[in-house]
Amino acid sequence: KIYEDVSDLPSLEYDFVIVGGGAAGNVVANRLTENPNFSVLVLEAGVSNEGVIDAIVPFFVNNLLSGPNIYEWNYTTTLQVGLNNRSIPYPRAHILGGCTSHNGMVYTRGSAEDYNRWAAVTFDPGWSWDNLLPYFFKNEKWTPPADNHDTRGEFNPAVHSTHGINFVSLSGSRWPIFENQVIQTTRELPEEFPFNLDYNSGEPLGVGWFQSTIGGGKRSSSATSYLAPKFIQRQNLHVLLHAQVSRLVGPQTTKGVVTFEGVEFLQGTYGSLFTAKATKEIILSAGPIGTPPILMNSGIGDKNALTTLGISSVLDLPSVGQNATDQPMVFAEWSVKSTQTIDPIEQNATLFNEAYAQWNATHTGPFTNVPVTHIAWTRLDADSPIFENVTDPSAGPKTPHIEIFLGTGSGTGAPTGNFMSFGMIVLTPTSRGSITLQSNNPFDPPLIDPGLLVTDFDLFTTRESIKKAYRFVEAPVWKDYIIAPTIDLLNMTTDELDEFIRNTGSSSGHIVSTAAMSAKDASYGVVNPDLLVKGASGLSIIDASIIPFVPSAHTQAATYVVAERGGGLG
Ligand SMILES: Cc1cc2nc3c(=O)[nH]c(=O)nc-3n(C[C@H](O)[C@H](O)[C@H](O)COP(=O)(O)OP(=O)(O)OC[C@H]3O[C@@H](n4cnc5c(N)ncnc54)[C@H](O)[C@@H]3O)c2cc1C
Repeated sequence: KIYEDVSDLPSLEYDFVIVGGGAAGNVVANRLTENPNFSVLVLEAGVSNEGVIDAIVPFFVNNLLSGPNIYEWNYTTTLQVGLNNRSIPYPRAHILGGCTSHNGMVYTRGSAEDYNRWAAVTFDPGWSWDNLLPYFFKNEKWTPPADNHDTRGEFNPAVHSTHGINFVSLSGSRWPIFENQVIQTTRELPEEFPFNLDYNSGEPLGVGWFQSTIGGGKRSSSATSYLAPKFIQRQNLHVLLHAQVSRLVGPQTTKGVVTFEGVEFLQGTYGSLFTAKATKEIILSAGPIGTPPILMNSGIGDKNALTTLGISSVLDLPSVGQNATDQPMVFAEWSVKSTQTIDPIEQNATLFNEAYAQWNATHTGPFTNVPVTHIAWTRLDADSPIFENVTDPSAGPKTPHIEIFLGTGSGTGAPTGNFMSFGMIVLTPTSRGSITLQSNNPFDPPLIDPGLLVTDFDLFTTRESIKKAYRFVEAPVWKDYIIAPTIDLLNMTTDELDEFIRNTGSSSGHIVSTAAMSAKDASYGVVNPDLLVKGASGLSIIDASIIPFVPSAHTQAATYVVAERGGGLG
């Protein structure tokens, strides 16, 4: 059951207390309550996702992200050196489902090598690609696209599952002219941009059809799927909204191992503090921004930094909040001759209302998707000059450094004209940032430093990603399609291009590793491969913060797989 008020909860003591009802938290709650003997409470700071139209209609994806609102934590970053000292908005969802309720719904797993590296650094083969595949399958429910088009040749059924919980599909509305342009490019430039039938096979390199967490024309989030009516009616599953956890309470140290009794949280409009006790385990799933502050406010983190803030140290784990890894993103846009783009719908209220009416009536049409049709995954050249000074940060030769997502329509909301826009992401950044506390008040927002574009490698790779995007449209097929780039990035000097990157670069939202997993006896890291906090008992972290290396992908599938496996490890 989902509760809005703490006074309606049947109890303040459960076997498991999960902090955060986001991508990971709801998966863990679902899996634990498959056992009717376990009672589970999820404490979610945000609001209900029920009826939030901007979190349901895929096409409305940017609405929640484009300004302060109650569905967001409304964070901004610290001044980013790599972004010409800008502080940028840093969206994180404050709604059941967490960032799966507002993200871009892109479904990408990364490379097999990415996960094999996790297994290698943790000495736990359970984190390898082969061993995680069953958990990807537990998560994924492959489903026909909203328009029921013939999907043969657009994906490989052998690497997908129709038996999981979270819907994944190909696009439910078509842009045939643009799609043909892209597919023709893979024929004209097969060396650099070969066609890949399915980039979720573990070998992503190449250009493949766009897959997203959409089912029946609607967003599929961890809230709509893992807390669907058939699950939420379980007697042992309780979710409390508007419940912001401040810290762990009741620390006790026995033979050098720390345990906690429960968690303290603020609930409801009266702003009262309550305690929920966990008899078996406390599971932190507050995400890569939310989890480190809870640890630090509980005395778990760098001892010196906590002491300076007046917080008594309980467990000295200097890696808490460190190693933050985010993937920087830039955009390029071209005006095009084709009128078959999303722009007319965005520019003309009548067309917009028609599309919305179609979605409302049948959950079909252009609003069933984001206007991206394909993704290109590509590597820097092996003899690239950057490798003279930098060791290749990718997990292996079958792992991309760069993603280019290919979309029809203006990315900047141009009032007239037709466009296409590409988004370029550095998948293997070497820059690192941090999540730290600004005070010992747990309700103060943390200091968020994603460390975007700090290193030469990340800047270089962003430049290369732009050059690659321009090489893509040098294929002959684009000659009669493109009118001109909105900003001519190709003919800029390196300095000018760097200025463009630093002035427009942003976060892709893929921050991970702020409470990273490491081998059991490693001198760094926050959790062991079984996701229990080092030096503690009955306390685990299951969310994107434990990911030891960012996968060469968007991060929800990786987070889901962490949660599917983690939910069964306890
Ligand atoms: C703008 C954006 C776009 C993205 N697009 C994509 C995409 O298209 N594809 C993709 O694969 N990935 C995408 N991602 C990334 C993906 O959504 C995240 O990696 C994933 O959701 C992380 O899951 P999580 O469970 O770790 O954290 P979250 O999903 O953030 O969940 C954490 C939950 O904990 C709650 N919480 C936090 N602090 C507290 C507290 N103190 N007390 C109680 N509750 C708390 C939050 O409100 C939230 O509900 C995107 C992310 C962002 C921000």
